[in-house]
Amino acid sequence: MGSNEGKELPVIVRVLDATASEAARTSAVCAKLSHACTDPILYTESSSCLQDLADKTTDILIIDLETIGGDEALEAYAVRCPKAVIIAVSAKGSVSRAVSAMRAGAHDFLTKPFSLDALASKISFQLKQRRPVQPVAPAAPQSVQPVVSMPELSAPPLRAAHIRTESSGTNRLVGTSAQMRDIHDQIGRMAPSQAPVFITGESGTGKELCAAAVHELSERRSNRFVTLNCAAIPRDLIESEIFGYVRGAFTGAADNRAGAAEQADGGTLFLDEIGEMDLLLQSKLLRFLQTGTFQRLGDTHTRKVDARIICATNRNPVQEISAGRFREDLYYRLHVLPIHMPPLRERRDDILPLAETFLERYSAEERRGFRGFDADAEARIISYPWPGNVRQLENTIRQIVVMNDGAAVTYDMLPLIIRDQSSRPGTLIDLSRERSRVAPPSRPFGTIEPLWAQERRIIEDALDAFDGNIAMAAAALEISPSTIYRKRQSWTARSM
Ligand SMILES: Nc1ncnc2c1ncn2[C@@H]1O[C@H](COP(=O)(O)OP(=O)(O)OP(=O)(O)O)[C@@H](O)[C@H]1O
Repeated sequence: MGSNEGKELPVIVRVLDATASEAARTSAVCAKLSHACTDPILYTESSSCLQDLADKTTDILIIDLETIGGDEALEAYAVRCPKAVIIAVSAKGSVSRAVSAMRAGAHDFLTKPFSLDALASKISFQLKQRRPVQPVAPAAPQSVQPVVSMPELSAPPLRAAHIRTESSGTNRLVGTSAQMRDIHDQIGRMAPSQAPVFITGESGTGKELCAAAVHELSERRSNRFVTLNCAAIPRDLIESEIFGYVRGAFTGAADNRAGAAEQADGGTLFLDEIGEMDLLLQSKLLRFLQTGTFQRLGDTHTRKVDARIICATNRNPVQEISAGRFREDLYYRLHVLPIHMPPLRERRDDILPLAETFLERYSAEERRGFRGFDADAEARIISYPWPGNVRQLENTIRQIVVMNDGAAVTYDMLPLIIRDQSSRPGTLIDLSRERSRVAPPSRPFGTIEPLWAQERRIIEDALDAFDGNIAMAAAALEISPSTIYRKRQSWTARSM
């Protein structure tokens, strides 16, 4: 159901199950979906499935946990198809198994044997969640086109797993605070220019939305806005994701493929979390910015594209330069038109309009009757510090809407973390720090928990505290969600 310039594309379904007859039976679910499907692709072993997930578009992945060696292994599949609906199936169903499969990236879980109707209804529900919501009314001047919380499905054929293109909508940034009015003004002035835009700000402040707004208001809007999240892609794949590759460039490069730079020709290339890019690739990017030319990996042919670059980071770029992690010459090349997205706590006037926007959006989506907040809830929402910024506010309102119903959101409906100052995220993290501080001052070498394991424990504690919600956990830890994804990938790699 991916909408490609208004057209509905058939969904692409992949099924991985070591038992061929099971895979075939499962794939019959396509006949029960209200979306048109392409012929489902069946796999009986993991490696070819993993390869295709990395290289090709996937809308729905139905995956047997026994075939991949358990729920822990699921994450390696989920990171390769971040936009797909993933349904985990297993003959060994239990609540804890379902929970851990969903933490590892599944959207839903079914115990074998399951009925195709049950599977179809789970898939349809997830597809519905991802359907772009149409604007309700051309209401207030700053009114926004509702944002799809999950990316759209079914990419154009050339799109890589980590690359997202969008072509719809106008400026969707809600906010009438003085700071946001200033940002709207800056966006309006910067949009017509061809110069690079450099967006800074804490995680969840709306940097990606801001980049999209620059594109939407530019003459490039009829071409693609291509997002590449440098933190979500394994480092050794970033170059091929940006510049593409030719057949045979590396093991598994079965076809020629255009990278994000080529896909953004005539449009905008948004490099999110550019601070995560390694130094070697930074020098290649610099060359690309200086000349507009590049070569696909393994190619001798030089290509030229015209893509406007917008990049974003939640790190302090000047500190990154001093620490030797960011090339100064690249910084000056990119840092032409800077925009800083202030944290939500510094623009409190935006909190209520944002909360109301999300309440309206999610009430419509979840078919609830909420029309506003009562006085106590409103006061708490406005006074809460929102360390995870707009993303945390959005997730909180969504959670409230899913878990409750009524005409008004009341104080009691607010999650404990918001209601109770003493259980603020900072306190949570401090507690885990306290735990490590009470360790005896000198312990024999080998009894010290390695840093990565401590980090893992802290991150997993935070995930537990937020029922596995990565965005909320990241907000509480004051790191970006992609850092959590990356760390989890590295733990999986350690255990392989
Ligand atoms: N001003 C805004 N109006 C409406 N929605 C917003 C606004 N700012 C952020 N959001 C929503 O909050 C969420 C996070 O926004 P976005 O991804 O743009 O933040 P970010 O700064 O790029 O985060 P990160 O650094 O973690 O990538 C998104 O769902 C986005 O739609």
